Amino acid sequence: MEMRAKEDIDMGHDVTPPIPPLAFSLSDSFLRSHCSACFLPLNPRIPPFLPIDPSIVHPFPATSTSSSSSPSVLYCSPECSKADSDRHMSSGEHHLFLILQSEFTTWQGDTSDLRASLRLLLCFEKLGLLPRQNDLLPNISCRIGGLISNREKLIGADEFDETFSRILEGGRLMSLARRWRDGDFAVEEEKGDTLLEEIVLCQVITNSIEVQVNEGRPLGIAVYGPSFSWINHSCSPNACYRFSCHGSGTTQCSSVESRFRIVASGEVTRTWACEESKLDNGLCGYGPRIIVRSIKAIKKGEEVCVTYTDLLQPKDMRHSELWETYRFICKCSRCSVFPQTYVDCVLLGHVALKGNATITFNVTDSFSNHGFIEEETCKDSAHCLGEAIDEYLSIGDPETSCQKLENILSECLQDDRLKPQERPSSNLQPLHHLSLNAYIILASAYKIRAINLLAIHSEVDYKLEAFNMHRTSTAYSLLLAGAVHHLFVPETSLIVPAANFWISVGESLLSLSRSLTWNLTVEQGKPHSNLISLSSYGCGRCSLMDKLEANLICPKANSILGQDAFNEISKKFLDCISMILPEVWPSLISGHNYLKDICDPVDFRWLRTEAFSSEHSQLHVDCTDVGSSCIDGKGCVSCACEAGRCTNRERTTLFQLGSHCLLYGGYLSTICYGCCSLLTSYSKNLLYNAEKCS
Ligand SMILES: C[S@@+](CC[C@H](N)C(=O)[O-])C[C@H]1O[C@@H](n2cnc3c(N)ncnc32)[C@H](O)[C@@H]1O
Repeated sequence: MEMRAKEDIDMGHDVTPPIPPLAFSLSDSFLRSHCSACFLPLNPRIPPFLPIDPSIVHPFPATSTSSSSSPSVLYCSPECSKADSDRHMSSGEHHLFLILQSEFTTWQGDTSDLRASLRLLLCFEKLGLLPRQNDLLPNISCRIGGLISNREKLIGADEFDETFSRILEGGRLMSLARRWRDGDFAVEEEKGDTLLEEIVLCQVITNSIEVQVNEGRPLGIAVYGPSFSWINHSCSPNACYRFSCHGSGTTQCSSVESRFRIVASGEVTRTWACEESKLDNGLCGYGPRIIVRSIKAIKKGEEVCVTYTDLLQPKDMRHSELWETYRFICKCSRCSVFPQTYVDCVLLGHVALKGNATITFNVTDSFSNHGFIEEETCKDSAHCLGEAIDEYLSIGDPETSCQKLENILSECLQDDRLKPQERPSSNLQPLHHLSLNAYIILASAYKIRAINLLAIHSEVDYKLEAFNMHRTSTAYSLLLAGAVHHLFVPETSLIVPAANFWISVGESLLSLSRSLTWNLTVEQGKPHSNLISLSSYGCGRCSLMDKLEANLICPKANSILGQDAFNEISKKFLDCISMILPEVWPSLISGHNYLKDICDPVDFRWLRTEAFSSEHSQLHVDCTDVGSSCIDGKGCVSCACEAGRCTNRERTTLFQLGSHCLLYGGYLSTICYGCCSLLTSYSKNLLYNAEKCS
């Protein structure tokens, strides 16, 4: 099955109303911090509420919840407890917790898929959709509730496979929990088949998605009816989704789409006997609802796809992840093109350096016709960088990790300057997917180091050192946003990470420009500028600021949505920040081994090979046009100093660059998530709080 557009749909439009879940569950690690009914954080000042069931003595009384290490579900309010308790008890979830504490299993790891499966089974039970056990065997690949299970593919033939044993053990535990729920506590003898439980567990593995409330960390998983679950994957998707949670304090956006603009297509199997509308009403009147939104213009009849994986990974990694979880090989437009797309080549580091005067790069035998370096060449450094990233993620020492990562990155950049015949067999381009991961880590590690330093020391020298770390962190955020933007231009489905990274660097730039440490650095005799606000420092170069600001302030101003507006705005944004950057980039990167070799964090044309050069040349202004002149060609507003000379000016320029990034990131986030999403509001708040503070 698949979903197709019922009509022409422009980019940045909801294509479904909010769809309620059939089943959902928090990850184990959030059971004590978040409400299991609305997924919102528990108030630490109010004791949480427990499931209500007078007939069962609960093993975790409210008073001991904070000290107990045993998992259970908790609620933020009596209303949430009332809404969800019955589902918790009658699905067998409560009994599963008891079994997991007993000696009847050695289950390792998270239990959210088991708990969601029990809840999904209950949903099917209540809707009368469950086939009888005897009917299952001859029809093992049947759909229940319209949802594919993929059990045969997931279980495969290898009994030593981890997925195989997890499904078998999961099915057994679910079956046991359901029997305990029914008062049958006999555990020794295996009773009946666990096929039904295995099928439903496979349905959850195949159809569930991670719930990211407020576009933050995944809190748990949810399963939706066919209107969402029939949407297939593409590595160049034309849609994305967001969640809306109804809890106390959550306001519903006024511009909610009320109808489905997508429709099911494909052969509906014989066993699919439930009306879609019946399921889409779901059984949960609460929990995270999902809304699908177009991120590209979609033609009537075109298939609507979302991504099931991280699109900033190269093709092989995406494929192995998709195979691991879903057992299919993606043949979407991005994956099936030969040779691979420019973006996939860049993510693998398979693109020749070009255009830098120090580099003469002939297309030799080691290159394919399209100028890609052979795969082996970047293996060594990639391996080292991968290890350093893993080390940071597991041990997490920011200082050592910064050193290690930067050493590896700068060695690779030095290698790139050599002639091909002089190069060692290692080569990691600045836009390699591992380099992107390294920038994420470096931006965060430098920030943490600055915070740690200020927490321990208050002397001026330490403040200045922390300030410089903040600068470096901002530089890495900028490099990351610029690098992802370079990939986003030819592959617009990367809009979601692009929105996040632009907002993140905007936040960092604004916070840097507002830092009190400027008071320690400002030159003697020059007045200190406090007038950092949008209104005082509007951009003299582009009219974008007003346009994008209007978009953030007035959600209905969707005149700037649509493909043409998007192209124009993206081009103007890049042109304008390319003018601003030369004023601040040198100070952000000063003294850094790796960063000092990156001459421009948003212009990566030097990566391009002949094969791609014409394809992606529209968006950048020519580097040689960008001098070190001021953004608007005038002197500093506050102290009338010479252009580009004083710290006040640098500070103002950082602010201006930050507000451009935030407004553009907010604009992209409006396309992906709508005007009421948290990410959009977040960028708005950052801008206006900055005004208040200044
Ligand atoms: C959430 S379901 C999507 C709807 C599914 N096609 C159906 O008929 O119910 C996920 C499953 O659909 C199939 N699928 C999704 N995207 C695919 C793709 N791009 N190529 C091949 N199979 C895909 C895989 O079997 C996957 O496990």
